[in-house]
Amino acid sequence: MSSATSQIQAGPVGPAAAVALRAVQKVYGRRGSQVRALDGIDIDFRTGTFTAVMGPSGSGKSTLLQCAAGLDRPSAGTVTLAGTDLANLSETGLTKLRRTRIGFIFQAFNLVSALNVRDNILLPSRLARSRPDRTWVAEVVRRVGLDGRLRRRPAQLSGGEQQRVAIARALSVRPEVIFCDEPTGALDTNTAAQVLTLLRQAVDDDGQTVVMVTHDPVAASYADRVVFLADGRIVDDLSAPGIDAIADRLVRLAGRRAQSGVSQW
Ligand SMILES: Nc1ncnc2c1ncn2[C@@H]1O[C@H](COP(=O)(O)OP(=O)(O)OP(=O)(O)O)[C@@H](O)[C@H]1O
Repeated sequence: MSSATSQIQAGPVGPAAAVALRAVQKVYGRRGSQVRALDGIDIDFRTGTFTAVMGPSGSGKSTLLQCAAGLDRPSAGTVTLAGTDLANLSETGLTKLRRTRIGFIFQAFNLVSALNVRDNILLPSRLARSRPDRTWVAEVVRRVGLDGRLRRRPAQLSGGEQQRVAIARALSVRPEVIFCDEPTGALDTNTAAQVLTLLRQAVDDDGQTVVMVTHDPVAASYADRVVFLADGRIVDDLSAPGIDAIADRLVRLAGRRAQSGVSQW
């Protein structure tokens, strides 16, 4: 699907959209040295789906994630999360929404080193001053295989185990959406497959919504949909593509950038 088509199809925000972006722009810097990181993004991330966001280095993937998750505010356009226009929220309101309705998984795990596994997993509930659902948290801990590790600190865990703590932490509050930025970037192939299987399971078994930025066609092949960015715009939108189709699209995008004098990924 071309960017023009996806923009036409975005339309009004439907009830099935966990997150919807309309005409979103993000400009960094001041007049004279401005970078247009997002240049008119229209997209819905539907509830219960797994979307991968790909594209060359600098194409705007992380910026898209940050704006969609309320970590950064767009320069123009609207972001609606579970029916709430994020522009209507104060900084306090945004913080509360991030703690209770959004889960985050980053390449660097971002666990609190002074807390053990159990307290890291319960942190979002504690910060939101809400009572954790103990039955659900126990199920999440069992699912990610951390039952025997609850008293360990992050430094006493492997990278894969740390990322599984981050997944359990994200799932613990049953968020509206889980945003992942290169969640397998620091992991070996087998461990990455375990992490991606857990994300897939969250979508298939719990109806969770996952949006994941990745450079890896294998990781993206776990998604229901792969969206490609270039120069801050959506340039393609594929439904459940295989690894070869994803790699092929990336190569063609790289060729386009090489022709325009930009070769870095
Ligand atoms: N805080 C910032 N200040 C100024 N420019 C920024 C800032 N953050 C990002 N940019 C610029 O915005 C553009 C998009 O950056 P972004 O990090 O979203 O790209 P990306 O696709 O995630 O890249 P990568 O794959 O390398 O992580 C780039 O040109 C980048 O240099």
